[in-house]
Amino acid sequence: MKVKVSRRAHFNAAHRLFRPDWADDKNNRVFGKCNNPNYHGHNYELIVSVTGEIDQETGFVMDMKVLKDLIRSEVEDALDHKNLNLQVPEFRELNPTAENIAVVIWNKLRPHIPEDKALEVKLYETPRNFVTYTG
Ligand SMILES: Nc1nc2c(c(=O)[nH]1)N=C([C@H](O)[C@H](O)COP(=O)(O)OP(=O)(O)OP(=O)(O)O)CN2
Ligand SMILES: [Zn+2]
Repeated sequence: MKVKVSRRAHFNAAHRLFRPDWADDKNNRVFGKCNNPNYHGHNYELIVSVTGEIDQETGFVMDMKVLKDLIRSEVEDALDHKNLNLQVPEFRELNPTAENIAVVIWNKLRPHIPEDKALEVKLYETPRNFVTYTG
């Protein structure tokens, strides 16, 4: 019997969606206002879910306190109040779209989650735009 446990977190970050190898008019056409050269910000909402068997001794799939601390150290400390393009090494050559941010977060967390558990990252970039990555 598998159960999914989830922890919600949030971070604020600035970004700019563009490709340096494209001309300005192409970046503007494809990325629109998200290509603002002075950047813009989002209040990202993150839901991290871990699915697995319930441990019969503890009753936990995974200790939520452990998951909370992991999200803080791996995600919030790395991304909160940062300019993703300028300050986060993973986005030096990777466009910080919601899709790419979700994959980066999943890759940061995966090594710390027990191998027999599944990991899902759901990232809301705005209250209406969200992406999901499961590896
Ligand atoms: N596939 C993707 N498309 C877009 C992404 C993305 O990361 N992946 N990002 C953006 C913008 O950065 C931003 O997320 C969208 O802003 P906006 O259009 O203002 O979104 P809202 O939900 O706030 O729009 P409303 O008009 O208020 O509904 C664009 N596309
Ligand atoms: Zn944006």
